[in-house]
Amino acid sequence: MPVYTVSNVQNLRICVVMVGLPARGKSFISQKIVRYLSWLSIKSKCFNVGSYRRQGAPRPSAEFFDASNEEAYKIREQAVTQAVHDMMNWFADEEGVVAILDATNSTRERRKWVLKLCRENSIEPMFLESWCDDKDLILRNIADFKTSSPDYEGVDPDVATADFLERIANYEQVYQTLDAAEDRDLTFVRMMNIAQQVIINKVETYLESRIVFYVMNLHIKPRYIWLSRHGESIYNLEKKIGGDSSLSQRGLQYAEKLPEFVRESAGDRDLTVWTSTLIRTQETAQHLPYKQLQWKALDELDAGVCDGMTYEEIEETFPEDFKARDEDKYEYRYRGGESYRDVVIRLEPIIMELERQENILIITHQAVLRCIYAYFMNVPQEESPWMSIPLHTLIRLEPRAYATHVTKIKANIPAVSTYKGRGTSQVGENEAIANKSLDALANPATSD
Ligand SMILES: O=P(O)(O)OC[C@H]1O[C@@](CO)(OP(=O)(O)O)[C@@H](O)[C@@H]1O
Repeated sequence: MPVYTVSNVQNLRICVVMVGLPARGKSFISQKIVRYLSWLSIKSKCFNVGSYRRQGAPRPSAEFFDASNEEAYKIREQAVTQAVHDMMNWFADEEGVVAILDATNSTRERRKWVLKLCRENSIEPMFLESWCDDKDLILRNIADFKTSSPDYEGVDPDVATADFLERIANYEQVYQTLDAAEDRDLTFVRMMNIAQQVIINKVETYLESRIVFYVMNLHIKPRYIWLSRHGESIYNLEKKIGGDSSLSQRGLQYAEKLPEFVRESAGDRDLTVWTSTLIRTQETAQHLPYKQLQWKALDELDAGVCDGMTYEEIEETFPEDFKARDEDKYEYRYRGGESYRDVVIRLEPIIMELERQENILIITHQAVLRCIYAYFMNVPQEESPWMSIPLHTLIRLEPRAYATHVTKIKANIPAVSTYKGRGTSQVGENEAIANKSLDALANPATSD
């Protein structure tokens, strides 16, 4: 049975056309949108014109971006033409739903050209301008850019900054901002200094408004997100899934150690603790000296009729279901319960709120943590339900402009393994392999 999502119900295809001077966080916003939509199973892709341009001019200096440099102008035009061409093919051949055209698109003439191509191909263009006059913000973006962009690889940082400022000045000469009067017929969003002030014009579809709402919740203040499963539970010891049992002795030890453990990682930062409504997460959080909130949406994946059984019992009682789950764990929905896809959908408000917040510690469950981790680390859907998230381990995420940094800290308190690999009903088997893949995913190169 096809799974209906917002996108295929409306049969809508959107091109988000970024607009903004260099160092205004366009790539950051583009990549966040792609990651968010992909996590929600909405097929999306970013077309970054800079990487096309680098194929024709690998290491250009600031003069390259001077509008009167005809030779360079040609290369830049070729780059955007190729990017748009590939984007149209992607819509047509791969059933793409949301494409992001990540470029400065700084003149009205260029935007008109993109608009025309979109209209000819029945694609809805939505212009998204990131406008910024906050000097600190711009300087922070420049610092990020020069350390992460291939344009400045190996270049002295001061030389890179001076060159980049000159590049911006070149763009400023021709830049035309989106204008409520002149551009009133376009669908557009104009964000000023991230989301300090936002102008929304003619945003009409549900999917467009979801994208707008998401970007309005983004911030780039430094912060951490800590993730932990509850301490080892009685059910974990008995190899049973689901339920609402208390912690084991070792689980209680983890709960006692957690305040010190968190303090070592968080210092004296104030943070808020989010737990599920289940006893095992509440008991784990009981000694933490921070504000605590319970979220029903953080409850463990509902195993329906299998709740309270061991994997061996499930294999015996529902052999076909057991096999079906191994074959497609993301889509498999327990009889009377949930699938991983269902969990992702109910976690969406949690992700939205997490984007708004600063320092948060989430104490929740194996399946839920896999879904949250997958969002931050861009883990492909089919892999995420097979990740190993061990008990008694604190994961610290540090979202940065172009990567999420991960630190895993193990508490020195033993716990059973609850990891069930493919093709077995025995917990603990193949966990080492899954652990390795989690470490590989923690490599920033695979995240945004
Ligand atoms: O999707 P799988 O790999 O079965 O993992 C989810 C299972 O993890 C468990 C432990 O086995 O979570 P929890 O840590 O909250 O107890 C089960 O309750 C839950 O059904």
